[in-house]
Amino acid sequence: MLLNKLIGLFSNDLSIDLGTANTLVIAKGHGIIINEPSVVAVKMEKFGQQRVLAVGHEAKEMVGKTPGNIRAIRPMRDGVIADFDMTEKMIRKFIEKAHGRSALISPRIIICVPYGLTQVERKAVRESALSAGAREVFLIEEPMAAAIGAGVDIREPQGNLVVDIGGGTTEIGVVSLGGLVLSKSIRTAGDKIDKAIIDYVKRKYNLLIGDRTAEEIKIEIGTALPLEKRLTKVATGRDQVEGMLSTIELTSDDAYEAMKEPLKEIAEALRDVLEKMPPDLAGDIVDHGIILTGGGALIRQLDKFLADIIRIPVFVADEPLLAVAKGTGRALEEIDLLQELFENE
Ligand SMILES: Nc1ncnc2c1ncn2[C@@H]1O[C@H](COP(=O)(O)OP(=O)(O)OP(=O)(O)O)[C@@H](O)[C@H]1O
Repeated sequence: MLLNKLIGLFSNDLSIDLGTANTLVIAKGHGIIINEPSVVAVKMEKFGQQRVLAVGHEAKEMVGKTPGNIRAIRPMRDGVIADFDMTEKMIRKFIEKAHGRSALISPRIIICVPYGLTQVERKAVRESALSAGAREVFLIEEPMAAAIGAGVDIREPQGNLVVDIGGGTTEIGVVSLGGLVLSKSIRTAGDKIDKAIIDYVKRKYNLLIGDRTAEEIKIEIGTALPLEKRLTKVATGRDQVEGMLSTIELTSDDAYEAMKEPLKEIAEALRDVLEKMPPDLAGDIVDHGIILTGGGALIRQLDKFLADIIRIPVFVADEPLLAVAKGTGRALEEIDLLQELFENE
């Protein structure tokens, strides 16, 4: 223990929130040092080789705009690792960026992974961090990190229900006494909402819009309930009938219609978890309410929409996009105390 502490003084321990949409890296004592999209841009070379050109912001800028031999890849999709090789390369690049060559001793790294990852995927994540120079790697699951980040004392004998709506997955977790008592992960989250917007605009206006435009519509005018003061946004796409570029004005009523189905799926998953709740913890949840984290928590009126359905108060965490990263960061500060919570074979 003492030796560990001594070593800790000389190494830059890191924690990584490996999200399907965004990756955040926290350095012990320095807070968030990287907050970038989980995107890798690769160049196709001879003999099918792929060379990584950029990761993060720089790579996301290339999405949908890349020439034939450059591809922008989101290696983690729907809360699973869609491309092992690229996920490894992305983790390596982010660690190199964060760690540099400054520290005397290689870091311990806590990585927060989606709850639904298989053992094989977990192993791949762990090994990429080890091969990028980690001394030791610990994995923590998203609902647990989200709860810590939302300010929950996970070691208390009291149930807390956290709903983390990210890019690829919505993870619902009931946390008590340092463990996940109950959890559910569904692949309905930000990406699927974007897709529902694309489908709606295609169906109603015969206009084909891209992923980025759909995400902007969701963020700028998206809502879970009709708004009193309507919002509008101009969107450009390709007219499906004439094949020409065309522009339309969408309203928040359009966004509400488009997003209705996926949001209903999230509410149903939540209801499912509540139905399975051990009775002793149910009282805690009714008393304390439900906490929303993740980027999806920022959808207008989502707290009210969910509270109306489940009849329990729903709260949005402070800075919901940062909750998981803050949770992994806090775990990093207390790494010696919380080690038993982490997976470290
Ligand atoms: N203001 C906003 N309103 C609605 N959605 C938003 C807003 N800001 C970000 N998002 C969405 O939140 C999602 C990203 O959230 P977050 O960073 O929590 O996910 P992640 O942790 O990378 O993904 P996952 O939890 O699936 O691994 C994206 O789909 C993004 O479009």
